[in-house]
Amino acid sequence: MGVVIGKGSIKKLKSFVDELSPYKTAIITNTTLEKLWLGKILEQVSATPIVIPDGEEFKSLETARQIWKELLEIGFTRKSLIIGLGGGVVTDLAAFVASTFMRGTYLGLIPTTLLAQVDAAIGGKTGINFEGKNIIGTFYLPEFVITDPETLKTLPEVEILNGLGEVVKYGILDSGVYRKLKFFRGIDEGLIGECVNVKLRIVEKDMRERGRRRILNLGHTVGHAMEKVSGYRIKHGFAVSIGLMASALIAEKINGFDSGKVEELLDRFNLPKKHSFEPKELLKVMKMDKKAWYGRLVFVLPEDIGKVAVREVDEKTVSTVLEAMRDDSGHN
Ligand SMILES: NC(=O)c1ccc[n+]([C@@H]2O[C@H](COP(=O)([O-])OP(=O)(O)OC[C@H]3O[C@@H](n4cnc5c(N)ncnc54)[C@H](O)[C@@H]3O)[C@@H](O)[C@H]2O)c1
Ligand SMILES: O=C(O)C(=O)C[C@@H](O)[C@H](O)[C@H](O)COP(=O)(O)O
Ligand SMILES: [Zn+2]
Repeated sequence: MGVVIGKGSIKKLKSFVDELSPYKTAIITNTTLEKLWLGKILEQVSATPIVIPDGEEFKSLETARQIWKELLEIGFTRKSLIIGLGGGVVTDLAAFVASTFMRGTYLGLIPTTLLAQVDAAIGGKTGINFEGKNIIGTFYLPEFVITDPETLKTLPEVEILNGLGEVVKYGILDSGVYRKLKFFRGIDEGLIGECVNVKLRIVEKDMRERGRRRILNLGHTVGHAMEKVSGYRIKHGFAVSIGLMASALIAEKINGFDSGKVEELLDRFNLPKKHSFEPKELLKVMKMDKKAWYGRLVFVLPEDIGKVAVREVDEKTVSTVLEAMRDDSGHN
């Protein structure tokens, strides 16, 4: 998987496509990106745009089905190329479609949110939501990922914040990113590249998540449950941010971790730490989590900055922490 990160790198698309020389090319994107960035792509390559509605609720089997049908109609083959242009919703879905259509077409990704640039477009996890978050999916690597920080210029501020939820996750997993965040001077290629490298180093050794890769799920046991319970109204990065706080507080009870280190990072970026969900409902959904062992709750817990462990946690500890984090004053 070739990942290029750099200002103006979107202009390199033509050379990647020429090298693959696909029979046909389709660009999966959404209605927002269609207006903002699709033109830049179509200037370089001849391709069929497939435009889906904007929103997490469209990361679904129904959308995948419609795209599979459209690909058949345009005579797509497995020697054809799907390009996913957008945030994590588009890249997860486009990658899922590419991995399943005729058992796999070529795939290229152009992530356009901070969250997709540091995380979703990297590492080969594809997926759709089905009854729960990312319940159906595959592992499938793209031929190329083009990350152009220029695309973030059109991204609303709230989506930058949303992406910072996953960036803070890397800050807990890796002391290099932690230091960078302590002296944060803005989003740049350096910070994006550092997060990508942390992820690639983990994925390279455990692409199919048999072991170590599970640590990339830090903050997601609670985060994914909140997304599902909210009907996907809470953004992924914000759900992860609250989930990071939950993991830190659980860790404090279990191994004496100083949760203030996580709280301080979240406060620095004004990321959410509280929630207004019913803990019982969250617990029910958490048992469907992919990390769960036979219905028992499993968390990635920090032990220190740069050191985490995957542990089973008893229901009472989780519900006490979730109750303490509750704030029904309106946000979420
Ligand atoms: N596969 C993985 O490893 C992985 C990792 C992390 C997250 N994810 C998934 O990613 C998804 C969240 O991704 P997201 O936060 O990017 O959400 P998103 O894809 O919904 O994008 C957020 C919003 O930003 C808009 N947008 C995107 N790029 C833009 C741009 N350049 N200018 C203006 N608007 C733009 C989108 O249209 C959307 O409204 C979730 O489904 C999550 O599960 C996957
Ligand atoms: O790449 C991974 O591995 C991750 O866990 C990254 C997460 O940020 C991402 O949200 C991922 O999609 C979660 O995967 P899931 O298998 O728990 O659904
Ligand atoms: Zn995530």
